[in-house]
Amino acid sequence: MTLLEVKALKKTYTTRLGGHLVPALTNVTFSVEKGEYLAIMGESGSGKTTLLNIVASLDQPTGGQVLLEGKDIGKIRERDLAEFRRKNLGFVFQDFNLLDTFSLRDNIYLPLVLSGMHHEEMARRLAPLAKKLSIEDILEKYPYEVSGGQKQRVAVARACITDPRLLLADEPTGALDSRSADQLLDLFEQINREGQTILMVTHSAKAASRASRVLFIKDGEVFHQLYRGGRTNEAMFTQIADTLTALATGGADRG
Ligand SMILES: Nc1ncnc2c1ncn2[C@@H]1O[C@H](COP(=O)(O)OP(=O)(O)OP(=O)(O)O)[C@@H](O)[C@H]1O
Repeated sequence: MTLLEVKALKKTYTTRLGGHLVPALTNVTFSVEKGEYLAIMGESGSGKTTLLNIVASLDQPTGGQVLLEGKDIGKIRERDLAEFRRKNLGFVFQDFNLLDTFSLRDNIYLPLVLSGMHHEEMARRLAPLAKKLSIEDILEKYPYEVSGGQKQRVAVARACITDPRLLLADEPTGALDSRSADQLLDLFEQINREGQTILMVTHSAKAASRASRVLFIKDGEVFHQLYRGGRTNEAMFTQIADTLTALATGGADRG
């Protein structure tokens, strides 16, 4: 079943001074099946964050459509957008985006509090998640008291506790040391195996090599797609590295 459809997406920014036009996305089309783990790669400035922000309904495209389970998110009324995001999307960012004045437990509860959920139900949801993410013992701490890896696992808990249709991650391993990054990628793989659909933007070939498909963006368009098929992570890594080289040098077959 198709979960997400991105159709002929276009985004042109108008700079503040002088009305200069910056094309960020020219024509991006792809879809994501339910249960897929899709990584999006591309050089700096290729439009990855722009794409993620539009899929997240945080920004409006200049043209084209984004459909989640067939629903055009561009048609959602402004005042309903926050609730739409809370119900359907989970977010994991490079810099964690945790609130420093809240305990880790309260950070995780935040989207549920905003939905008006009872405390018992929140606790019922958190227990298995905290166990899986190995954060049971730190829930009373504050963000500044724990490591980057722990902060990111808390951010994953906050993203997953609402049981989102789609988990969106923007460079989730970007601020982590390699051991914490590996742990996070193991977790993403596990939650994907359990059925969570993931869309991850990353610069890291290692991170992308865990995905079931990698989409490469260049000049605001989909340049190439790589399907895992039966490949190991190592074989996938090599393919990704080769494609990135081709991207940078302008070679390789498109498709
Ligand atoms: N608010 C904005 N106003 C004007 N131009 C913008 C704005 N945001 C992004 N751009 C431009 O749009 C293009 C795509 O930017 P975007 O941040 O989506 O790329 P990216 O692939 O995520 O880059 P990176 O990997 O460096 O984060 C770039 O040329 C960027 O300078």
